[in-house]
Amino acid sequence: MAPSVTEPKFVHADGAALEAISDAVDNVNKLKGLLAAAAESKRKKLLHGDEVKVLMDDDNRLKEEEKHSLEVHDITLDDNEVPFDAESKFDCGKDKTLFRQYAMATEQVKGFYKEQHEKHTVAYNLAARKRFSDPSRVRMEMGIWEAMEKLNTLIDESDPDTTLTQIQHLLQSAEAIRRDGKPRWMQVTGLVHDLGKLMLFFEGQLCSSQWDVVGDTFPVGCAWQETNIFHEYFASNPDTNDKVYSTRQGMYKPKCGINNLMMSWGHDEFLYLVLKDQSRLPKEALAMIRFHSFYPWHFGDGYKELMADGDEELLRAVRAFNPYDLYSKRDGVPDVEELKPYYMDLIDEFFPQKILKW
Ligand SMILES: O[C@H]1[C@H](O)[C@@H](O)[C@H](O)[C@@H](O)[C@H]1O
Ligand SMILES: [Fe+2]
Repeated sequence: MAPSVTEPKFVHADGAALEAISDAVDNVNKLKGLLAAAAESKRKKLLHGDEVKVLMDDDNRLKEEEKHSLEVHDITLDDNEVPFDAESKFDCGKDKTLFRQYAMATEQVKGFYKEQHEKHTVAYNLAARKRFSDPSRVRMEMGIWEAMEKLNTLIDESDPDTTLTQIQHLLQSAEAIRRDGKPRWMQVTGLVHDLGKLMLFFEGQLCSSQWDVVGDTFPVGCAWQETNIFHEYFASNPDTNDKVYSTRQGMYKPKCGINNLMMSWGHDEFLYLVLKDQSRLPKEALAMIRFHSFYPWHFGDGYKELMADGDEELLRAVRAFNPYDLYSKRDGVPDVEELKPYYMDLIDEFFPQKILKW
């Protein structure tokens, strides 16, 4: 299969930086399981010491992924279950125009997006991924409920629709999915989908601050499409003047596939990487987690030309999840202790190893 991220044509970086970035691009592609024969043989010629070790670790990870895919739940329907992609009902009386009103957003929300859009470059993204997959990184070990409890003080600075803490938002989403009779795997997806915000507790190690953890996501390495909110703030991003990254197609091949985009580093991507081989969630759930903040795609209809044949299925899953994430934000405040026993059962079912490496 061809690699999704083509070797970027760096025209203005110095030699050492070029080499470092190019190695990191290779690793990202490798992590995604996309091996191009040409890139592969070139890489083999270049490998020495540590680099070999990194690649071997990646190979082991890929083997783990294959093993995991056999264990993952396939989607089957229980008797009284509603299909995961049936239209949402819990939100039918709600005025949807009250949500995502960025024109009326606070200075905090605007300031957040200004910082995020100015700072998020390809080089930054690669460095963040490298830090995440560094084999010497000491990974925190924690169960799902404990992780949720850690978020009981976290308020998302990018979100114009809620001032509740993140544990409350997670329970609101899960409860809305449960109320609509959707499958248990989708309920647990609602419960965990924002746990990637835990990255904020590794500030300096995995992220800088809220700007590279929360907020809507977008692919880097290609033109910023207009379906991004506060699109104008990208004007001061250094990649806006890059010869390759500023083009519509950017560093990607036509129809390269949504799974093969280098998405902005944030809570979606982090949680996806953590859960993909540490859960029994079906692939639809992993898609919901990985792309739920990619509003310029699933909500704004942008980036269509980068979709591969078959990506409609991915979009359907992400769109099926979206109302439960967005329109549950004005529901009542959930009683955490009362709901805990129900959700602990779900957690045990989908995270049988109990303790996860973050
Ligand atoms: O998925 C959501 C969404 O993208 C919101 O717009 C953003 O403010 C939140 O941080 C994120 O969790
Ligand atoms: Fe989110």
